[in-house]
Amino acid sequence: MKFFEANFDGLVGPTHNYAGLSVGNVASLSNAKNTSSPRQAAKQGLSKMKALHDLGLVQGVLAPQERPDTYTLRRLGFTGTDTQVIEKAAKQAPAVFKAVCSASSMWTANAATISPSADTADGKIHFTPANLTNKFHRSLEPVTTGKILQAMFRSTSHFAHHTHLPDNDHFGDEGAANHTRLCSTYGKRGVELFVFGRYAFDTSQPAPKRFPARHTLEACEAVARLHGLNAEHVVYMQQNPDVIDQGVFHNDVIAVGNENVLFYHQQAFVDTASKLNELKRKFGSEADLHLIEVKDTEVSVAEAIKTYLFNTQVITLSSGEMAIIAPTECQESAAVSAYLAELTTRNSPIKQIHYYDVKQSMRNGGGPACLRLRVAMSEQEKNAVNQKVLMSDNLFSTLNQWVDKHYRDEISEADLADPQLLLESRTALDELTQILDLGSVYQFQQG
Ligand SMILES: NCCC[C@H](NC(=O)CCC(=O)O)C(=O)O
Repeated sequence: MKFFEANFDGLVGPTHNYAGLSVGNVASLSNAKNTSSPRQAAKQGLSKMKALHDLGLVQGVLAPQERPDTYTLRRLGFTGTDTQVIEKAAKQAPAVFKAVCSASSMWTANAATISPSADTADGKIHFTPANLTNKFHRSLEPVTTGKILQAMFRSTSHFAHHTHLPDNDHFGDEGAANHTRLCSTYGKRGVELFVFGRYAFDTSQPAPKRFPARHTLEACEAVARLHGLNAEHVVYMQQNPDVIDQGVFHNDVIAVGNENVLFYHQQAFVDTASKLNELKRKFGSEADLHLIEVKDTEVSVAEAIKTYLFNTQVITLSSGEMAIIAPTECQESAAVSAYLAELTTRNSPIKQIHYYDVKQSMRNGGGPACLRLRVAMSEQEKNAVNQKVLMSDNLFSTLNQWVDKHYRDEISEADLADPQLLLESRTALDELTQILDLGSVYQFQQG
């Protein structure tokens, strides 16, 4: 049977804006208050999805969430009509209001952790939405994420959905951004590499001092248990606290893997040598494991954060060669573009580099890899997916027209409090649920 890896990219929502909500994420803070373009952001994302589809990959779309989140504002004591709730919150609690307007569900690498059927005890693909407890604006995502994932992966004979972990920092879970699956080929059992930032229950262990470690070891262990993974095929690695303190808020800012390739920076992890030995042992000898370590002298951590060299997608093409999908920021850096060009000449499967412009997302700290959720699957499992969410020439043009019809060209901070924006978003999302055949996944559709 044919197995492959599908990417499900977040469709950027109609309220995409720069609110400086993510302490520890350099781009988010430095672009706070800049004007955004939701229309351009959504179109940049769609172009990347279409490009991967055209490269022969299976590409899907993950719907955005309803914002401003008036339901959360009501839970926080704002009353009246939706317009009154928005006006009161924007005036009385502007920081809270900005948080409930974020389109952050676009970064679907944080939507969930997925284990493919080859790795799980019951032979199903397992999904656990990430609780994203560390940032208030992101903690509003998991319930709707779960509903959207269930509307995309409906078949109970192929897919198993779990509830997100308890909403507490002890179980802080940022999803697939801190999870990499290494395997000889997609259909074979792989090694699932979980990366965490700190130990929740043992404060004597190393932890960052300046910026938060969003993801805990205990969260990783819980997801591995839920998914029925075999301990002999799981590795837990701690992120280097010093790089978190420099702005590496997720592991996918400093490492990325695909099949038998792990591409990472020298400073990415704690206890690197012994942990990579464990990884090699658990990976086995069915294929060569390529551990591509980028040295400080080749690309500094600061340059990696600026260009998102590691927030690239490493994909396998039908020829068997691998390609790196990189943001144009990598192309614009002399050091990084030279590194990548040289990388394709080495003895590794990576032979092509493709650059795409996702600047609207990059300004909030989200590169190509943040925008996608990976699901390794078989042809049979793909046939069980809601087919309406899969990218095609048709869906690409339908969604571009949908964006043109509903999205604003620009949004500034003041625009977020315009009650009209909520109506525009609901109208757009209502139409989208029909395009993608999702059913009533949004609260406003519950009547
Ligand atoms: N994987 C990339 C996630 C980026 C995301 N940025 C944000 O939420 C910034 C939103 C803002 O500042 O408006 C985050 O930090 O979790």
